[in-house]
Amino acid sequence: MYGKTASELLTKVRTEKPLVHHITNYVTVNDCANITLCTGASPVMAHAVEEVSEMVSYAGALVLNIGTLSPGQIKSMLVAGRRANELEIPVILDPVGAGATKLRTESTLYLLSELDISVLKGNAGEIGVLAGSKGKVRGVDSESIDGDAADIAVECAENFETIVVMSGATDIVTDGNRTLTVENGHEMMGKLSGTGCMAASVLGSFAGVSEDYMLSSASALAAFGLAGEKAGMCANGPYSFRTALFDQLYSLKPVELKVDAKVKEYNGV
Ligand SMILES: Nc1ncnc2c1ncn2[C@@H]1O[C@H](COP(=O)(O)OP(=O)(O)O)[C@@H](O)[C@H]1O
Ligand SMILES: Cc1ncsc1CCOP(=O)(O)O
Ligand SMILES: [Mg+2]
Repeated sequence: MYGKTASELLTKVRTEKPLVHHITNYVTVNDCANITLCTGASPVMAHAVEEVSEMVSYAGALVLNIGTLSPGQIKSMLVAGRRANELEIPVILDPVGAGATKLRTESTLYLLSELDISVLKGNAGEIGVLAGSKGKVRGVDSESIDGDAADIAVECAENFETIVVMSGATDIVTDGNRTLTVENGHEMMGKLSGTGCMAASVLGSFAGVSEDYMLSSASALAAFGLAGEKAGMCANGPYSFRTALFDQLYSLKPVELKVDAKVKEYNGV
């Protein structure tokens, strides 16, 4: 069932080519633009406060990523997010490094309080922090969580009344009531900077063609993870893996998701 949905949504992304407006960091911005293209959508990176409201109005999804945030960029995120909410355009928030500094944690909480966030996507440590001091980060990397991953993700979803994606070896997708797991992926994805940011771009591409952000998120993660599995079979290290990841997502056939998407309902055991 989930494979069929993922296959259908990937076909929709390739057909509709939604514009995915990113306000993001300067470390992975180019990777995010290109992974969006390889998914089949169309990226635009625009952060000037004078244009974001106009730009987001043409988008199918807005991706906010605080990886190299500044007060000015947070203002732009607020303006773009408010316009996206008015137009019912989905907003994906990647709270990169939440918990590492007061600025990052407070900026994330501010955006969550001011905007209707459709999907909050972070690594385990970031989501643990946002669930209420149940996680630790080191810079932008997840260090540890204090408890069951799914329980923490559910708690975070309940706290903020949004869909939460907790990324990792197994991705967890939950709205606080229903929880899905996605087991597609390759360990090399955890050893490359930018895979979390790129996951948010793929989440935005799929959210741009669906109104069910639980299913669009699980489908996006399955597609990205399956590309990672295929890249892992032909890479010699992190940087050749990165190139292969783009190529494999670009070449991914929707029918492959029908067969190989590893999405399951999670019922706590
Ligand atoms: N050990 C792993 N095995 C499979 N997939 C992984 C692994 N680690 C990370 N991933 C995948 O890589 C992407 C980034 O996840 P993660 O490393 O948790 O985020 P971040 O880069 O923000 O810390 C996600 O799509 C996730 O599914
Ligand atoms: C290293 C770094 N520093 C600020 S943003 C960034 C990239 C983070 O990318 P990801 O969250 O995908 O690992
Ligand atoms: Mg990240």
